[in-house]
Amino acid sequence: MNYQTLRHNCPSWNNYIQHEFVQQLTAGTLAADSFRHYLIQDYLYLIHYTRVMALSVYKSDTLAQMRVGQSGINAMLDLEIGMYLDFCHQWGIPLADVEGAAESAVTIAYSRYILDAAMSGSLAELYAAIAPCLMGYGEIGKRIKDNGFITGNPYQPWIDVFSSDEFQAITAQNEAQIDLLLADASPAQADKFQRLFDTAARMEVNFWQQALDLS
Ligand SMILES: Cc1ncc(CN)c(N)n1
Repeated sequence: MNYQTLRHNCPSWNNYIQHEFVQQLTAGTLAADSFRHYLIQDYLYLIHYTRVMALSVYKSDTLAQMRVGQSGINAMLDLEIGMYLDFCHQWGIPLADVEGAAESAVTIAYSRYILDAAMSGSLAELYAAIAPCLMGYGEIGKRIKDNGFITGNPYQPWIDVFSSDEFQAITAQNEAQIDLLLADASPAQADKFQRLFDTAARMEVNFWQQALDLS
């Protein structure tokens, strides 16, 4: 088993990657209220996601595995959360409002799901659960770049992060890590990996949708 098998067998993958939220963001037509809602919930989600990456370091056996987790942590804190801090500054959203915002039910469900997988499972299970998050956004960024950017998109900084060479290098590094960890999976383990991946992908769909619904 490998990452591409997980992706190929995931029933909600296209729904995730081509969600209406992504299409509107790509076209620059996404309502500001939806982006603000997403930004706040995603900031809260990323705090937990970074904890998961820290657990990946804890669960690593080798220096090479630890370094993948380390670059994931750096990507979250510097690239992704850094970009949100810039948006907060530009849009006049006080950081205290973001940090003090209530987590939505969707955010709680998704972030605690991956945290539970990370705490209770093996390193391979941890990566199966977080693969939709990192790999999916990398795929979205690459797809938008390949199709060509529109001019004057207010959400271009978001697109720039996920389409950047830096982020693409991290997704490539993670794909290699996942492939190594999943290579010798038994049928029972493969089922477990796929279930973790599919559930996380379903939650990604809900994450976009909550921003459109402002729920
Ligand atoms: C919900 C979600 N999923 C994935 C990513 C990309 N790390 C994100 N920022 N937010």
